[in-house]
Amino acid sequence: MVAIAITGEPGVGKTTLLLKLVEYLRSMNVTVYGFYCPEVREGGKRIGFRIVDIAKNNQGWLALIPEKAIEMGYDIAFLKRIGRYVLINYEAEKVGREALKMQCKNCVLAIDEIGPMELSIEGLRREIIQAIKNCDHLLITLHRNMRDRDILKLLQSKNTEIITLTKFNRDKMFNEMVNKLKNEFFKSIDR
Ligand SMILES: Nc1ncnc2c1ncn2[C@@H]1O[C@H](COP(=O)(O)OP(=O)(O)OP(=O)(O)O)[C@@H](O)[C@H]1O
Repeated sequence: MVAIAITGEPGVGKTTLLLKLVEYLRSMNVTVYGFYCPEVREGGKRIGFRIVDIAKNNQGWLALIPEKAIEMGYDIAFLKRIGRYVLINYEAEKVGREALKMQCKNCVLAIDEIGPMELSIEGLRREIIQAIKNCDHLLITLHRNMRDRDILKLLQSKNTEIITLTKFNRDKMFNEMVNKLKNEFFKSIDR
């Protein structure tokens, strides 16, 4: 099995690398499932994060700044806060559950990212744990402050290689990872 977790400082390029690897795997006819959480900006200001199903492109809100959440009709009295954002639990859990349940032989589970927001939604956290347990192969990004013991233990049990991305190594990392996939992933699966 191939299990890779990319970590590093905010804004260093983790999402960019993961999505390039997802595209590469797809171009090689590998099925990739899971989700990613892109930021959304309006007028230069970050207003929140979406959660997007990688395989089916279903999407919803993961988190919003309170004023946007109110503007969109959410009742923020019932929403959990994390930092500057309120979590849109119901939507995030629904999209996440659907995105993570598609397990199949020799498919790759991709998640960007496993971090405080995603893990603050208990239902989503449970789905993430279950998906990691059940997956054949794993490609994720980890928030640098990810301290969830259950998830760390699980990643360790899968011999996950943790790669720290920096602005010094990020340009060569895509090619290194592609070589790694060629050597470890493609050689290990029946095609
Ligand atoms: N190799 C690279 N060279 C130059 N710019 C890059 C590179 N990789 C990513 N970027 C740029 O850096 C910015 C942040 O990238 P990205 O969102 O992938 O980082 P991140 O580590 O996932 O951030 P966050 O921690 O906020 O999720 C983007 O504007 C992206 O285009």
